[in-house]
Amino acid sequence: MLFNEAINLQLEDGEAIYYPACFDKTEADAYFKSLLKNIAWQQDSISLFGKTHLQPRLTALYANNNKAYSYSNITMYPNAFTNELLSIKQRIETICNTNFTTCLANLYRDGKDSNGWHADNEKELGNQPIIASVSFGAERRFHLKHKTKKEHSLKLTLQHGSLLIMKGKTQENWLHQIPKTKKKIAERINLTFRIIA
Ligand SMILES: O=C(O)CCC(=O)C(=O)O
Ligand SMILES: [Fe+2]
Repeated sequence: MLFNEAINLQLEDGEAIYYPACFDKTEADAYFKSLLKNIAWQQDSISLFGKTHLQPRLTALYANNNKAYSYSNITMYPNAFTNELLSIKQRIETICNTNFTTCLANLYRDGKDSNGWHADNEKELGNQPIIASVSFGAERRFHLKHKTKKEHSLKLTLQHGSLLIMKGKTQENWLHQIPKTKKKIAERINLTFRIIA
C-alpha cells in the first residue's frame, strides 16, 4: 500500500476520504499507548427518548478555546490540548488544509462499546462541517447510510493509524455508526477533530 494513499469513498450527496495509513505502525502504536493512559476518559450519562443511560464508550473533549459541545442532552466542556494531541492535530491539519479547534475523543473498551446511528449536525459545528476522524488500536467496522436514498450505504474497517475525513453535505445527508460486535476485540481510540468557533 502506498504511504498515505487517499481513497475517495464517492458518497452520493456527500464527501468522504479515507487514508488507511495516515500514521505508520510505530507512530500509531505509540499514540495508542499514551492516549489510553493520558486522556481524561469519562463515562457520561445521556438521555434518549426520556431515559437515562450510561454512554456505551468513554469520551473526553479537548479544545484550544472554551467552547462547550452539546449532543444527546449532554454538554461537554473542553480540556486544554495536550502536546500529543497537538502533534496529531498538526499532522491532519496539513492533510485537510483546515485548522481544527476541538477534538472529541472516544474510547471503545471492547466489542460491547459502540456509537449508534447519528449525524454530526449539532448547530455549533456550523454548515457543512469538516470532521477528521483518526483511529488507533483495534479495528472496528464503520457503517454509513444515506438518510433517504436507501440503496446508498457503505461499510468499511477503520484501521490502526487511519484517517477518515467527512465533509461537504455528508452530515446533512448521511448517518454513521460504530456497531457493537460479538468478536473478542481489544480497545480502540478514535479522535474526531472538529471546528467549534
Ligand atoms: O469512533 C468513530 O469512528 C466514530 C466517532 C463518531 O462518529 C463521533 O464521535 O461522532
Ligand atoms: Fe460521528
